[in-house]
Amino acid sequence: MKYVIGIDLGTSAVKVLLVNQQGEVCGEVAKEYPLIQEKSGYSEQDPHLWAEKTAEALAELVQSFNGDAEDIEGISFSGQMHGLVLLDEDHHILRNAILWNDTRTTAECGEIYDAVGKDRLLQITKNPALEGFTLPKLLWVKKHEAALFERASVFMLPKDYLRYAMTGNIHTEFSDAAGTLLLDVSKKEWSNEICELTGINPDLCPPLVESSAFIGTITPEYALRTGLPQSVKVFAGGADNACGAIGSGILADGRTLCSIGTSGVVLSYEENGDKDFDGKVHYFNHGEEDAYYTMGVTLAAGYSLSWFKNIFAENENFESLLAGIAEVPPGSNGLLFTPYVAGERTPYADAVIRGSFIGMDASHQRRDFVRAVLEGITFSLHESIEIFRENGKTIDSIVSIGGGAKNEEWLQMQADIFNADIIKLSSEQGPGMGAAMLAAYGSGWFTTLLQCADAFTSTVKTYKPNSENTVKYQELFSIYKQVYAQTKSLNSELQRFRK
Ligand SMILES: Nc1ncnc2c1ncn2[C@@H]1O[C@H](COP(=O)(O)OP(=O)(O)O)[C@@H](O)[C@H]1O
Ligand SMILES: O=C(CO)[C@@H](O)[C@H](O)COP(=O)(O)O
Repeated sequence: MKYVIGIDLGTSAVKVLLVNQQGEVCGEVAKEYPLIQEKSGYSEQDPHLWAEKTAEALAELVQSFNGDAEDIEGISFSGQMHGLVLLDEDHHILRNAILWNDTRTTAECGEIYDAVGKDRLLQITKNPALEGFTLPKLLWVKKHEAALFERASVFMLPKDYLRYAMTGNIHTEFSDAAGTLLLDVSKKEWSNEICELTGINPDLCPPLVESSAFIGTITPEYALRTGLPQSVKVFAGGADNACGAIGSGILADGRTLCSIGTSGVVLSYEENGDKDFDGKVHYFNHGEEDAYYTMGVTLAAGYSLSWFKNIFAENENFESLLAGIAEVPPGSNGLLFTPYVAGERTPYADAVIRGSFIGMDASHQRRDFVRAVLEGITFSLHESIEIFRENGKTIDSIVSIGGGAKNEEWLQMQADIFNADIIKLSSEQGPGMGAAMLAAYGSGWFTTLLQCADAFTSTVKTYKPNSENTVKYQELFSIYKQVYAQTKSLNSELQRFRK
C-alpha cells in the first residue's frame, strides 16, 4: 500500500494527514500556534513557528505510522490564503507574516484604486481591493517599513514558505496567487500592469506553477529531521479554500461548499473565469487546472466562537461549551449576534465594523449566548448564499467542512438557515484531504482530480432543513441584516477608543 501526506497550514493550527490509496486517513497530527495581535486590526504569525510545528507534526506522524515510511510517495499543501511572507536575498524571513484577517491596509486599498482604477482592477484580478489581500500588505510594508522592504527579494504565501523550508525551492501556484491582487486571473500570469501602476517590482513575485506540479524532493536534512524518505515527491498544493473544495469534491458546476474554520466561506465551482459578479464575491483560480471558484467570506466565523470561548469559558473545550444549545430554540430567546469581531468582508467589506449582541435580557443564560454566536456566524454565511442565489445559482445542497462541521446541532442549523441539504463527509478536514488528493493525483494514482475525489470522499450524513425552523430563521435573518446598517456609524465613533 502507498501513502500520501496532506499538510493544512490553517490559522489556528497545522494539521498533517496520512492518507492511503483508498482515501482512508491512517494518521493525523495537529499542532497549534498563536495569533500575534499588537493592535486592533493587526494579525500576524511567525513563519519560523509554522515551519517548526510542521516538522514536529510530520516527525510524530511518521513515528506513529505502523507501515514502512518508504511507502510514503507524495506530499502536498493547503494554506491559509493571502498572508505576506517576505524573504531577503539569502532567503531569510524579514518580518512576521501579515495575515488574511489583518485589516490595517484600508489606506493602501484606496491607493490601489487610485493607481489602477476600480474597473481595470476588476478586469484583471476579478476582485476588489480588500484589506486582507497581499498587494495592500506589500504597499503597507513599503510605506511603513521602507528600509526593511528595500531588503526584500521575493514574497511568498504561507504554505509556499513551508514548501521552501522542505525543498529549498521557491514557487507559488495559481490558486494562492489569485488572492494576491497581482495575478491576471484569466491569463494566469503576474500582471506587469498592476505591478507597474502600484510601484511593485515584478521580480518580487515568485515563479508560478499548477497546484499539482511536481516541485522536487525534500532536502537530506529535512528527511533526517522528520523520518520521511528523501524520495518523497513534493507537489505545489493550493489555497486552503481551493483545497477544501478539492477535498470535498467541489469539482463540477453546481457544487457548493460551506467551510467554517477560523474564517467562514461559502464557495461555488465555476467552469470559466469570465462570469461577472461585480466584485461582490471573490473570484479565484481553482486548484484544478483551468477551473475557478467564487466565494463569500465571513472574516471571523470559527474565530468568533473561539473568541467567545477564550473570554468566557477558557478552560472548557468546544464540546462542553456547545453542550446546551439544543435546548435553546431558534432565535436564542431574542438574542442576536453579528460576528464582526475582526471586521467583515462579504457582503460588507468593512474593516471598522465590530460585533454586537442585540437584545440581551436578564433571563438569558450562557447557552443562549453560545447559540446566538453560532446563529450569527451562520446568518453571515447566509448573506453570501443570498448573493449566489440572486445571481442565478441553484443552491439546494451544500457540503459542510471545517471545525464547525464537528457539531451536529450546528450542521442542522446550517440546513435550517441556508434552507438546503447539508452534507457531512467522512472527514471534516477538507483542506488537508484536498492537499493529500493533489499529491495522489500528482503521483499518478488517478487521471483526474474528480476521479480521486470520487474515490476518496464519502457522505456520512445529510441534514435536511426543518421547515418550521426555516420559517423562523427567515424572519430572524431579516432582523439580523438590519444590525450592520444600524451599528455602522456607532462603530466609526468608537474606533478612536480601540487599542
Ligand atoms: N467541536 C467543535 N464544535 C464546533 N466548532 C468547533 C469545534 N472544534 C472547533 N470548532 C471551531 O472550528 C474552528 C477551527 O476550525 P479549523 O477548520 O480547524 O480552522 P483553521 O483551518 O482556520 O485553523 C475553531 O475556531 C472553532 O470555532
Ligand atoms: O482569507 C481567506 C479567504 O479569502 C481565509 O479563508 C483564509 O484562507 C484563512 O482560512 P482558515 O484559516 O479560516 O481556513
